[in-house]
Amino acid sequence: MSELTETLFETPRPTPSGPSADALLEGLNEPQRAAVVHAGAPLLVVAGAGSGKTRVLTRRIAWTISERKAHPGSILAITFTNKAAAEMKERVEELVGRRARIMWVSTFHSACVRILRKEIGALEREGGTWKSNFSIYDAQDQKRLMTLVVQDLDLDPKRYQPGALLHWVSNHKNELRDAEQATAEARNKLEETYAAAYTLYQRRLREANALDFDDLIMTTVHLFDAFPEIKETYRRRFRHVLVDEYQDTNHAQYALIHSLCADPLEQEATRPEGERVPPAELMVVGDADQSIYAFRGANIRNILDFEEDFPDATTILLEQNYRSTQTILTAANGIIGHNKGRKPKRLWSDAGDGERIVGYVADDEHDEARFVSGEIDTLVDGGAKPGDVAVFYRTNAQSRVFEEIFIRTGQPYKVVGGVRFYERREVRDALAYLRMLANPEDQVSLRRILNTPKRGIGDRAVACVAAYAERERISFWAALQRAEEAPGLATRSLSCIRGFVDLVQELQSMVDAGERADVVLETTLERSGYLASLEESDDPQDATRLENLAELVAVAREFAEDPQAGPSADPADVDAGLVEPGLTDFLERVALVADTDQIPDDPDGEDVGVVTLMTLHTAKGLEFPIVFLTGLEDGVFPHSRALGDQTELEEERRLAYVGVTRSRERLYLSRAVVRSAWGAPSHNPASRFLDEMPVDLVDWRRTEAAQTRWSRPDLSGSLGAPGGGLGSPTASGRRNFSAAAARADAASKSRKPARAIPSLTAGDRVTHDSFGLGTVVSVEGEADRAVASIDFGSDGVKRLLLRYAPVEKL
Ligand SMILES: Nc1ncnc2c1ncn2[C@@H]1O[C@H](COP(=O)(O)OP(=O)(O)OP(=O)(O)O)[C@@H](O)[C@H]1O
Ligand SMILES: [Mg+2]
Repeated sequence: MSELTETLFETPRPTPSGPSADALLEGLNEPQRAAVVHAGAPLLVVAGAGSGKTRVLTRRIAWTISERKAHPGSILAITFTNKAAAEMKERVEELVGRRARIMWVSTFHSACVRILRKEIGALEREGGTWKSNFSIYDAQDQKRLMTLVVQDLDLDPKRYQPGALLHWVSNHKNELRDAEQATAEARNKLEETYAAAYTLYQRRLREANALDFDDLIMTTVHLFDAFPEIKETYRRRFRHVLVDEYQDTNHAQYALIHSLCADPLEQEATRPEGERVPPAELMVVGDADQSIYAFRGANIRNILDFEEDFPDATTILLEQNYRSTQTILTAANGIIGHNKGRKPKRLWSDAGDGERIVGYVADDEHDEARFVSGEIDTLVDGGAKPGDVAVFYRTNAQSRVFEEIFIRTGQPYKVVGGVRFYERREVRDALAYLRMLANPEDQVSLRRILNTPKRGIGDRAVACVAAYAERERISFWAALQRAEEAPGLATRSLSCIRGFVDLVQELQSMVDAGERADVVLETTLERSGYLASLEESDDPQDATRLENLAELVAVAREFAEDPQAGPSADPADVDAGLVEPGLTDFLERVALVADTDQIPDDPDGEDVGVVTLMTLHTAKGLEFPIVFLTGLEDGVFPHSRALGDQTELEEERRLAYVGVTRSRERLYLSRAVVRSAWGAPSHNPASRFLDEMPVDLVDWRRTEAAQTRWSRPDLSGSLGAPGGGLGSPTASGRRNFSAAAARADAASKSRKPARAIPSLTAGDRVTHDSFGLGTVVSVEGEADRAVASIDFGSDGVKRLLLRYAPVEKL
């Protein structure tokens, strides 16, 4: 017997002391009970946040197993995250016992992987090449593959960016349109080219026996369509299908549910009556106001059209909210009420008004973090547990200031759904560049970035250089500089290595000149091509990476301007002049932060939990007694991208609704008057969402008028007169990190040449602070970008970026 039939026909072990029906319905209101016990027709539960949708779905599973005697193996429940799946499974097991373990509670992706591992062989027999041990390609793998496709098709990578192509392909897959269909539907040259890329990308995936994330769903749907007998197996198996967060399903996911649960006409026609399998019982729960994944193809219509898609559907509305105080609900309703074309809801709570919402206008992001941290201390002193508190922000990069203050104050915290700031790949890459510049013998850092971004120095070349270094007993860096002597190196690799060595020497000339850490960092990111590689990408993850790098530049800039600021400088050292804001000091500072970062979750073993930091997107479905919603500025939240776009603005508003409704008892709202990004402070107006809540709900601890607007004297110089550019498109546009203009703008403000750039031509005699006398061999580029090759005799020929090199013409 196969594993599948085994689980299907295994008799559930009797549970003598199963829960009573009363126990399963306990703590539910009337409509909630109705949803739990409903049998038969497809069921839609639509309701606002915190009305018990997830609780009802969980109880219904337990009820179905316990009271309706359904086999646990006949249950398929879909959640939005793996974490939510684990929690739901645990809860059902608590209610009905361990036999519940064999039910499928998972995300769409995990469920499809399970099905495909078992069934994809059918496609193989049909001439496809996927085997059941297929790999799953993540965003990075996809990017690499699409880059190769662009090369193979001889396309201009500037015009056909892999990220943009992948986005297009993903949209097609979410709509279940395969490459053939995309090709047939192409209406112009551009679309034909995109379709050709899709076709080749798909062929390469097959050759690699790999599927990307979107394929997992699309392939399962196609498999069910192509092999009715396979679909039949799963239709017979899954008698109860339940989907949480239905508002965020895309078309492919909808089709999958439909194919498992709709009444199939073909079956009616081809099978004798006795053999017909009645459709599975379907329950979906959701809230159109919480749809926040349109950028991943989520289609709000799935929930709005449910009654049309499943004609005999029953709909149950839940109106009582059990999570939040009335004050919090009124604020949430005030915000979401500004979205057009939604069905109004009457969400109410009998938890009473509770505490007023607390508002705080901070001078800058540090002041905001200090406020949050101070307030948490007060709350904990008053008896709250750190685990009761969550801090939300719009983008991952915003976590950094909170992390730093928590590290400094010793407040244990965890970042959910994201890596801690200093552990993020792009931040580590950037720091590896700096470490390598400060110390070229740092082989680990050097090798980390040697081919990052890709610059044609492959593993083979690295191995040759490493072997040569070993043989000659010289450092890896020294070996790189003498790469032409390394045996076995291909000419192409050699020239790539030469380019890299030139780059490093150029950048080192800045460090030698004592240039500020932020300037070194920004120049490095730019000249190494690291920024460009992220900017050219259309992968939303790379946009996040850019934001994180902007954040790192801001850290370095702050350090350069005020070494006392930040988490670990000892003011005594600074006063004694011991801390010089050079690159090495900056790296040391960062290393300390990253090290103390390793705070255990629960140091004392007491079950008080830790403060949770997360983005608003990750907060979906969760709840906390105390919530801090930070960065409420137009251009931050709502995100700058959404400011001119009604549809995107409405999605941001739904995100605000999600954020506010996570809170059970206390809600804090904060914004910063000035916020730094790419080292350039931007002044964003208050988030419009603040104005959308009734004013009397918020108790403003501090308002903008009550404070000095320009707390840092250096800011006025870079932003113009105080108040200049308030809320102007440029100010908020600075949040848009992908805009090269904004970066250049920021860069021009933070970088000042160390000295006047000497105007040199070949043959000029110069003197260099470290290398001494030299003769100019050649000069490339002009003005800021001028690079001179200078022969320093026994020190060899160096390529120097004249803007920073301590070189004087004789
Ligand atoms: N009838 C009830 N009596 C008491 N508490 C309830 C009841 N129904 C739900 N709750 C509680 O209310 C809170 C919100 O419930 P739940 O998370 O299921 O809501 P939801 O509708 O899924 O919210 P969201 O839209 O945010 O996903 C939970 O703490 C839950 O235990
Ligand atoms: Mg829920």
